[in-house]
Amino acid sequence: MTQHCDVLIKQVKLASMQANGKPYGLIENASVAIKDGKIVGIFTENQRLPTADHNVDGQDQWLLPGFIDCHTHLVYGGSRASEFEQRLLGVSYTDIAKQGGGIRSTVKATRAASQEQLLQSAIARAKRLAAEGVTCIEIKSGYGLDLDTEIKMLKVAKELEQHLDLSVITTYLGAHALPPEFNGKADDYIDFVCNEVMPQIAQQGLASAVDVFCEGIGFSPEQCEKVFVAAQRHGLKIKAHVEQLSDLKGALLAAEFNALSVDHIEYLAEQDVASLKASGTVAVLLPGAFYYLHETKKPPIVALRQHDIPMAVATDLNPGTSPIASILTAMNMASVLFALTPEEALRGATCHAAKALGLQTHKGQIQVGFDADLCLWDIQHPVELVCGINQHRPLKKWYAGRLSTL
Ligand SMILES: O=C(O)CC[C@@H]1NC(=O)NC1=O
Ligand SMILES: [Fe+3]
Repeated sequence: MTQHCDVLIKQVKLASMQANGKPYGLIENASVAIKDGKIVGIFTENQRLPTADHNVDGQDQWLLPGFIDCHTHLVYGGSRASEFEQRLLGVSYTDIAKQGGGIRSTVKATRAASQEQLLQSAIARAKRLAAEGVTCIEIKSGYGLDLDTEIKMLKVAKELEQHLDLSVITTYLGAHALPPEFNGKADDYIDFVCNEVMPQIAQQGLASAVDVFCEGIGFSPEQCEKVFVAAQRHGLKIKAHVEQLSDLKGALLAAEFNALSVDHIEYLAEQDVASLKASGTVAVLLPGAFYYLHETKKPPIVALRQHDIPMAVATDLNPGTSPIASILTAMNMASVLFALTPEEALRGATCHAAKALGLQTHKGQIQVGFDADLCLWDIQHPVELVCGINQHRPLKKWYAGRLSTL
């Protein structure tokens, strides 16, 4: 048992997100000991407390794990505000993409932007997430599509860790859209992704996973399967944007490859949900894109619950379909639009988000041995973090055991 620690946060209510049979993993009248960036002890009343270099009076407030935004595209150049107006005038997202707008528009701007320009705009967006208690962010490439820009994006993403109190997990999303230089040659582009870019990214350690856009305006299941096979060859984990706008059975394919997550899944068929159980795949819900695209088809939440599939919630922060730099808003939308309970929404941005990134052994819970990424909130109950919008900021935030400037 710990005798002395770096930080002791005393007299708090823990929404630990542990699977301890209590709502939110509740542990009352608790104290949490931190040493060398890790949680080394959780004490309840009447237990002897360790001494500490820094004692924090939690004043019986709520302590939660730092939030994890497990799906973002927050490194990008340019703006898509004009498309927002076009869509309001009735032009569909798909039509805009077919006219060369959408992702391709951001590809052009991102290729033209310098690494420093991309870094400064990404810092501003990531700061907004961090201010709401986010301590870990997944960031995808996918707005370069050529070798140099994909590498530029992933380097910018990782460099955020030098500027902010955040862990960044990077994902190679080469199969996001067909670049203009491969017009009409989608299969050749997939070969380029698998044989030219992915080997470089794997060799340079620039990403821990790959992702694909399996969709009519993206890539076919057959093309995505080639990317998954190449990912396995390079020891990269697999994630997939699937069933966002139609049902191409992308989720079934991703589950066959033991994907970490399947993301969007508005059009996932109820009868296909069971396939996610065996593979341990997390369902990542992205209500921001559902909201911005005026989508009406909701993910099969009841079936996901029935099969006990972990549901994560993320912002999908991107310039086109989800320009939302707010994990609290994403959780509110998941509840209001998809009927997730507040506990499901909060688990979706903590322990289930950690699992969607393969980090469930050390992030996303207040648990001995886990990273000391924590937020103290002045709330009467965790529901308050989900029921309103722009109502709360953490009182205190610890990242890797160090008190963080918000
Ligand atoms: O429109 C964009 O810039 C990205 C959209 C984003 N990417 C994807 O595969 N699905 C999405 O909603
Ligand atoms: Fe996305």
